[in-house]
Formats: sequence, structure tokens, C-alpha cells
Amino acid sequence: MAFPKQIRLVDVAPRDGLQNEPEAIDTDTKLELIDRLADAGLRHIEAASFVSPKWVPQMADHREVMTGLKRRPGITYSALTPNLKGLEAALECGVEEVAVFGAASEAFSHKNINCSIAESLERFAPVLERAKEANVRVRGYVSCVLGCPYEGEIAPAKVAEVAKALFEMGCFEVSLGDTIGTGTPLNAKRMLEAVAREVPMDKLAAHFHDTYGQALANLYAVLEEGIAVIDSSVAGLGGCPYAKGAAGNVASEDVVYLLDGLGIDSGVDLDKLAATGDWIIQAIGRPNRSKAGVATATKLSDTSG
Ligand SMILES: CC(C)(COP(=O)([O-])OP(=O)([O-])OC[C@H]1O[C@@H](n2cnc3c(N)ncnc32)[C@H](O)[C@@H]1OP(=O)([O-])[O-])[C@@H](O)C(=O)NCCC(=O)NCCSC(=O)C[C@@](C)(O)CC(=O)[O-]
Repeated sequence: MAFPKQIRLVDVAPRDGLQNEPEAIDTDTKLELIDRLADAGLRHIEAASFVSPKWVPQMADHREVMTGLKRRPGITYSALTPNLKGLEAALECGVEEVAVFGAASEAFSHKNINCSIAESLERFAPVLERAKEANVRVRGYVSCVLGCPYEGEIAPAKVAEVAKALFEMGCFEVSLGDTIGTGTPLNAKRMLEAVAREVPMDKLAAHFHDTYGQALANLYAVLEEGIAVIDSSVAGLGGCPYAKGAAGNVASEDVVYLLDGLGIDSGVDLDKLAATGDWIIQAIGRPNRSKAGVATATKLSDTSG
């Protein structure tokens, strides 16, 4: 199958990338990160998470982030909202897109959102209804699509079932999360084939973590299948608080480099993105996990003098 000509990249660094950081990151740093990503050409940025601060302290400043944004036309700044309480707070902050997040693993669902898969879907239904009333789009996430830290292997049919439920409930797009980055290209293809029998391919996104260094290979595999929306995180920041040892998302710089090489337009400027990755890792004292990011930032500093 031919590759798509264009890809929509969703940079999740301000949310997924930072949610697991042990030290508090000030709101101004988050806001500057979001603004720099917009400057680099990102048109979709996951900015915050309206979850319980007791569960994820790093996202406690969700209101300050969502109201402090220098909003630019044409850019979507989205936020996670696991329940009505989160959605109402996000609406007060003027959000135009939110996401509910479920899982294909019962054990992960309990650890992450304190309920079963069936209960989570019941909880999401009023979120979707209220969001529709408010004219706000809702994205759905399915975690553990290629493995679970508690249950191990996950059947593609289970992923397809949860993705279908979210889509039929009204999610405009379903993002498939390899939460612990254990997937490999063949598994990724098989999982996607199963899901695409239930949800149209153009309503699906790939959200792959890079724990085992497979994320780019997995993305190449699902690009071949027709995926046209990719979630990534600048500098490969991130990890999930409820998946111990899970590494960050695939690095945005690595994805842009791959897409540039394939002649696929992402609208993102690799040099600006690499400079943003270089800036944020220095700001929060983390290693840069993007090979393309490090190489590009090094080349830029060599040529600038
Ligand atoms: C879902 C809940 C809230 C259920 O948590 P719960 O304890 O079952 O909920 P509850 O309704 O019993 O409420 C307990 C307390 O939380 C408060 N509360 C309740 N809801 C909210 C809210 N929205 N915002 C702020 N506070 C809230 C509520 O007011 C109450 O406060 P208290 O009376 O104890 O002071 C909790 O489990 C939670 O916050 N979990 C967060 C999990 C999370 O953020 N995980 C990381 C994101 S998912 C992810 O990273 C995976 C993804 C998406 O990237 C894809 C992938 O890679 O796989």
C-alpha cells in the first residue's frame, strides 16, 4: 500500500512527556514548550490533563496551562479528561478538544483509572454527551494495545473491541497506545488490521512508546497499513505513572526525520523542533532520547559558530 502524502503529528510532550517527571516543572516552562512546538509547525499539541492531582501531581496546574496558552489560529490544544469533573474544568478553560482514555487490559484500567474497562466506558458516555453539547471534539485512547505491564500479551480482538466502543460512542479518532513499548512491527500490523476491521483507518492514530527501541520500526509498519496520524513527544520525553519502567513516546524529531525521508509532509520544521528538544531537556535536566534531535541540534550548533 502507498504511504499517505500527509501525516498529522500530535505532540504529546507537554502532557505524556511531562506527567511522570518526579520534580515539579513550573507552568511557565510548560507554556514555553507549547509555544515552541507551535513555532516548529506542530498543529496539534496535547497540552494538559484534567486528572486528580493526587494521582498525577505533575498535571495539577492544568487550569493555569490551559488558560495561559498563547492560542494561535489553526492549532488545537487538547487535554485529557477522564470523567465529567475533568471535562467541566476543561470547558471552563476554553478547551476545544479533549480525550478520554481507556485500556485493552483490565489490570491496567484498574491501576490507571481505578475502574474496569466496562465501567470506564460507562464513565466516558456522559463525557461524550456533555462534550457534544459544548461542541468539543473527543479523542479516545486505548492503552496496552501491544502488551500490558500486568497482563502481558493482549489479544488484538480485545483492542478492536475497546476501540470500536470508543468510536461508536462518538470519539472522532481513536489513538492506539503501545504504553510499554513492547510491540514489534509484525504485532503492530496484526493489531492494526484487527482494529481497522471495526474502525475506519482514517479515524485511527498510532501512539507508540520506545521502551525497546522499536517505535520507529512499528510506525513504519503501520504507515504501510495506512495510518495517517502519529502521536510523538519532542526529545522522546515521557513515561506512564502506571506502567513502571516504560520509556517515553517515540521522539517527534525522529518521526519527522523519518517522514521527511519518505517524502511525507508533516508541516514540521526539523531544525526548529530539534532546537525545542534541546531547550526542554536542558530546562528539565533530562537526557535527549531523540537521535535525530541530538544530531540535528549538534549540526545546528556547529554551523552557528
Ligand atoms: C480517573 C480518576 C480521577 C479516578 O479516581 P477515583 O479515585 O476513582 O475517583 P473518585 O471519583 O472517587 O474521586 C477521588 C478524588 O479525586 C478527585 N477527582 C476525580 N476526578 C477528578 C478530576 N478529573 N480532576 C481532579 N480531581 C478529580 C475527586 O474530587 C476526589 O477528590 P477528594 O474528595 O479525594 O479530594 C483517577 O484515577 C485519575 O486521576 N487517574 C489519572 C490517571 C492518569 O492520568 N494516567 C496517565 C494518563 S493515561 C496515559 O498516560 C496513557 C496514554 C493516554 O498516554 C496512552 C498510552 O500511552 O497508553
